[in-house]
Amino acid sequence: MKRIAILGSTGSIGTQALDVIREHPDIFCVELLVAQNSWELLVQQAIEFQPNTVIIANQSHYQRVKEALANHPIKVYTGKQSIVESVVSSEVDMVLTAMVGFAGLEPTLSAIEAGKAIALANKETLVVAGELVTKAAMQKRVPIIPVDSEHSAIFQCLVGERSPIEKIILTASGGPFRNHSLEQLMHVTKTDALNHPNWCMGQKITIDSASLMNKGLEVIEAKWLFGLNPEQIKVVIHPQSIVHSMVQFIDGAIKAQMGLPDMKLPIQYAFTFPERVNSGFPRMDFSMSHTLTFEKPDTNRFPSLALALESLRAGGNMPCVLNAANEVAVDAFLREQISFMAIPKVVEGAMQAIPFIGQPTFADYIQTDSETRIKSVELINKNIIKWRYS
Ligand SMILES: NC(=O)C1=CN([C@@H]2O[C@H](COP(=O)(O)OP(=O)(O)OC[C@H]3O[C@@H](n4cnc5c(N)ncnc54)[C@H](OP(=O)(O)O)[C@@H]3O)[C@@H](O)[C@H]2O)C=CC1
Ligand SMILES: CC(=O)[C@@H](O)[C@H](O)COP(=O)(O)O
Ligand SMILES: [Mn+2]
Repeated sequence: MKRIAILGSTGSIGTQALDVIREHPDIFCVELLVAQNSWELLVQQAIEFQPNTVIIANQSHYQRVKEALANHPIKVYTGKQSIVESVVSSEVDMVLTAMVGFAGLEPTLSAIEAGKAIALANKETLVVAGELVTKAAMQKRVPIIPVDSEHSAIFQCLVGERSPIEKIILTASGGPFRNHSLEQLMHVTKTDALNHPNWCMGQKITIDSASLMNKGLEVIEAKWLFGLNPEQIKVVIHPQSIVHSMVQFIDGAIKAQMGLPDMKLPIQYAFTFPERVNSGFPRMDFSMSHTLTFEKPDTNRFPSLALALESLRAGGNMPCVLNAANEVAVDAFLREQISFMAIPKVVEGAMQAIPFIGQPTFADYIQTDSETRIKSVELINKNIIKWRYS
């Protein structure tokens, strides 16, 4: 029985992970559930899966969760520190990091330090501190199994291969604005941006997909997961999201992992690796006619992708700056403060303003993240007339 901790159990990845566990009660059980605000759903999940512990990170919901679970043998905690402390429990075999954003970094590091296998959905962890996290995982001999669909695809293509690879090809759907002109992009709304053509995901990643920042973050994530140079990572637009990514080997052969867009497969694979188990997930039917197309990304219309690649080339704390500024900007866009095309402006401004650190420590990342957030808010306030949402 694999005992799983789910950080972010009430979100898109978290709820799909529980769907996977529900289908396989003979091989998985839930040890820990963590959420931020959705306390009623957390309580419902706790009653169904009977974990050892639940954590509601937002303290203002703690009493309600505690009372609702009073008749169950479940420990209830609150606050950020309790997440960091609970993932190290001897009862936990694997930690699924499905919180969104920078908040995922500290618990992931804590789980690695405690020798827990990681199923990694929270890409921001590797974007911010890829070197630190992968070094810690190597020292502790902890596997980091990717959940992100592209990285799971690459991981699946690499199983059984021993020779070096030439490059990887990350596919991007292109998002809802793939064919928009720059002029049209200036006027898109929050509702337009949240309308992803192929995937149903949390709000933050959906906005990142629309700006292609998601693909930029995934390039950085891939660098650290697979130990690649930036030149070995290519991005191609593939609007159907059927080819989840590809690997090209040194002899020129290309392997792809394919399937209908459904995150339950990469989640389940991360849980069962190196085995595969049965699933009822929808199957691709090749007897039906399908058209698979590929095209080049356009960084003029989607500058966030170029900024992410620039931060990767700069290294040090620059991807951390990129990530924090993007989190602030996406949040401002979702609150309808700034326009869609102002998101990369905030990120670019922060990357120019925050001092570069070549070899950041964990404390430097914390400092960079908080300085960047302050700077990004300042930039938004200063340019609010120019950047406002209309
Ligand atoms: N959704 C997808 O298909 C994919 C997602 N990912 C990555 O997985 C991660 C999660 O994405 P997704 O599921 O879409 O996001 P959601 O917004 O749907 O869910 C986020 C989850 O994290 C919880 N959470 C947020 N902040 C905190 C915090 N500070 N402390 C504790 N819990 C917190 C939320 O709790 P609550 O809801 O209770 O507030 C929720 O359970 C992201 O990093 C994303 O990039 C990667 C590939 C695909
Ligand atoms: C499902 C998943 O892994 C997402 O990260 C997905 O890739 C988003 O789609 P885009 O290709 O549009 O960024
Ligand atoms: Mn992805």
